[in-house]
Amino acid sequence: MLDAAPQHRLGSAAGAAIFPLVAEGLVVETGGRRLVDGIDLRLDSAERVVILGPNGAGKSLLLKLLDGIVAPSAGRITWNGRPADAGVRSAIAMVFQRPVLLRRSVAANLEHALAARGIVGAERRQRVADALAMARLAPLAGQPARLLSGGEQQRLALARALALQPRLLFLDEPTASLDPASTLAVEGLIEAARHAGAATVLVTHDRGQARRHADRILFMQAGRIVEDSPADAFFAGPRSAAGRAYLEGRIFV
Ligand SMILES: Nc1ncnc2c1ncn2[C@@H]1O[C@H](COP(=O)(O)OP(=O)(O)OP(=O)(O)O)[C@@H](O)[C@H]1O
Repeated sequence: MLDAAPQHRLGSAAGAAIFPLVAEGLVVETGGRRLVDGIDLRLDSAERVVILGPNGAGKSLLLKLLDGIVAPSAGRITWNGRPADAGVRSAIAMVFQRPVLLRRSVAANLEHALAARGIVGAERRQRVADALAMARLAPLAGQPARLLSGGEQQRLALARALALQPRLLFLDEPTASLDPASTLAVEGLIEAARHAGAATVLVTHDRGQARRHADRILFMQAGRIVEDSPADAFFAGPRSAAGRAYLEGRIFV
């Protein structure tokens, strides 16, 4: 059971259409190593994608490429047929395993992120109030963010991403260091993003979480997507030997 977060007025970004996201021939090469080795991918609106794969497979790097934090050595990414621009950047958000928060109050972290996107005044106050309520952080609004527990910090990171009303939310192991209750709280916020119309791309090693949050599984191995399957089909029996080994907890060589 997911701990469903209250919905409030969470909406999804207006503005430019960003889907389909199309990646072609993505490569990341450094020091003679191919960390991402020729990835083609198409993502449509409201998809629920989970990326699985062993440590070092390139899952985080793929998210960072799609989010624009890392530039590919080769290949290209287009959003509804055009390269990433300000409209695209304002429609996507990323949440990391370790929350990256400002050394300011909880509320100031939300206010700053919204101001950076040009959202000010009454609209900003409303979104901050909604985000605090949704993440159940309103009583901690004035606290320094660095004093929050790990679970609270991750709820704040999610609330900050949701306040931006993204159409596409990237999540890189957002619950990797959280206890079960905090994990469910974060999953509730992911669910809230989806109810608001966001597509999600989630990297996780938690198979239960993958089942709860995927319609589609991308299974990565050695910088490649070796399997791209409907979630039900993947969990019923991966097509790839590497996927089978991963699900069975075996080491694939
Ligand atoms: N900025 C970088 N410079 C050099 N190598 C990097 C960089 N970022 C990642 N790598 C390497 O690329 C490979 C893939 O890393 P990545 O973090 O994408 O793996 P992952 O699948 O997310 O693994 P995990 O499940 O352990 O988080 C690893 O071998 C890693 O050491």
